[in-house]
Amino acid sequence: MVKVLIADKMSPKAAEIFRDRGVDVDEKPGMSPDELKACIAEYDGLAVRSATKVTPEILAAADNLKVIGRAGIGVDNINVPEATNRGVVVMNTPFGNSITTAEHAISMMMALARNIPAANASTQAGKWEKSKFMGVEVHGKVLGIIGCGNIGQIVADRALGLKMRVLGYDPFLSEDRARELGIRRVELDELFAKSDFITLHTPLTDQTRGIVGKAAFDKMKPGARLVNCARGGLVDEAALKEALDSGKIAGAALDVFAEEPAKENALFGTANFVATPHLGASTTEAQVNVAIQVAEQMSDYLLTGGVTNALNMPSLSAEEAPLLQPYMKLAEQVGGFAGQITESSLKKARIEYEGHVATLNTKPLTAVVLEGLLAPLMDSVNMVNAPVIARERDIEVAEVKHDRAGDYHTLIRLTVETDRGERTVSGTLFANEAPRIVRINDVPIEARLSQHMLYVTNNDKPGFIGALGSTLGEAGINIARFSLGRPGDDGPDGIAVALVAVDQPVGKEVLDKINALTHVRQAKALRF
Ligand SMILES: NC(=O)c1ccc[n+]([C@@H]2O[C@H](COP(=O)([O-])OP(=O)(O)OC[C@H]3O[C@@H](n4cnc5c(N)ncnc54)[C@H](O)[C@@H]3O)[C@@H](O)[C@H]2O)c1
Ligand SMILES: O=C(O)CC[C@@H](O)C(=O)O
Repeated sequence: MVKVLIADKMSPKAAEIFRDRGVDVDEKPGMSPDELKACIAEYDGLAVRSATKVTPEILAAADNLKVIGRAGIGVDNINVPEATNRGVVVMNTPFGNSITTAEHAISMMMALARNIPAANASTQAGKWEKSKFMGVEVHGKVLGIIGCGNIGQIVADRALGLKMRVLGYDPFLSEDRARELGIRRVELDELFAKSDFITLHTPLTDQTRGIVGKAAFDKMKPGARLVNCARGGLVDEAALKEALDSGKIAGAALDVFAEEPAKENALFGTANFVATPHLGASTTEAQVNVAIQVAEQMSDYLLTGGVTNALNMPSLSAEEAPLLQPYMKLAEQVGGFAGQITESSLKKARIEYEGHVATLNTKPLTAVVLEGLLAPLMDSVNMVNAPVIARERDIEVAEVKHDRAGDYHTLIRLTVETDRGERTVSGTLFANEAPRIVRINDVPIEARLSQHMLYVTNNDKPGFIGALGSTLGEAGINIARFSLGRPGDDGPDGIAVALVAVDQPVGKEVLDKINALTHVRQAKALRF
């Protein structure tokens, strides 16, 4: 039975769904890093919110971990590159808390506009400071949104409802989309210069870190107000303190901090500063949404191989997963075959899908072909990290689909280009389930692969098969199947190929003997 750990406080719905789907689940929120490290090897899946830090040390101890599910959006508490290296799929729930977070940003804006937190504290302290808390309307004011993705767009919609004028800065926002949203797309400097309120909704990246720093405050309209419900680190907190203290800006509201939990911070106690403890996603509705979604996604992956909202794997629905299953095996064999017969550095890999397979979701198949191709050449490769490794090593990967079937109703053809030229391996499925290699370079063949294989290219001369059989027999190696092929139908004297399935591994000594046989050009032992 697969086993999952819920390591952060999550709606009970998550555990309920895991159990209903037949997944064993432990709930242990609030564990220390050492406690997590000590128990993580027991689990196939780890479900977290933002408190648990999934570090390389935790991942190194996670011997059985296959999937990490983030009940939320940002995955900055998970070391995704390291998870990818280790073949662990990382998924998030990108929409479950968007409305809630957008509503929090709007609430923060309103809290700033009407001084609600300070007025509340003062009133409950028995003061009646009516004139101290003069506010501003948001009606007719300009809201500048930095980051117009899911949450930014919802904020824009709500702000338009409040009759604000909305500016958006996002390198990926098209003019057409901005028009549809009813907002004006601007450059960052214009946004700073023209906005009465500024709200941030980008992830924290190398490009966005400190995006609102001293230079930005200098460009802002005097009296502007700033909201950050995205990620700490987007706002330079020291520069913000200076801008508040100097009166350059009229207020700021942060839900997120450079260091969390923010139990101490230089901004605390600053006039016109509002803080909440990373509450953006904290509504009953959002927490139920993300808990249900994360548990369903993780169960799908662990039980059926379906992949939804993964950050390091192509998507694959739970319905598609069983259809792709036999092709996964074929993809692994085609890739593995090409990888084992390739001896010099890979430059290009072209993966062609022909006939029935071309109608399916081929992205996961490409990942598996690459895994098979790279696995003989390097350690620790898996379908999650294979596309990344190929990219890092400058291997150009092309995926081509031909809807029309050729000689076979379905075919995967892998052509690899190396310094020494091209090699091609093609495979099909017999009866829609049994993988067969049907061509190696220009040689048609029909071979079922098994764990131990011998691949021989030889001069097509009488006596070769007998000599090979005797050599294997003398070494106590039993032949299970023997497949032969030669290019075209032009008779003997050319090159031929033999793919021999054997019941025992062919060691180096035997391989040397085979390579020394008359007519053998090259023999290789392959493993699948
Ligand atoms: N406070 C909370 O509890 C809470 C809750 C949910 C999400 N969040 C955070 O909110 C952020 C946004 O979430 P989302 O769902 O809208 O994400 P999203 O991916 O849909 O949108 C992010 C947008 O930022 C844009 N962007 C990227 N780099 C940019 C740059 N340099 N300048 C301007 N825009 C840039 C992207 O193009 C994208 O449109 C995430 O970082 C997420 O972690 C916080
Ligand atoms: O889980 C939370 O409370 C915060 C989630 C939020 O930061 C997110 O990125 O989705």
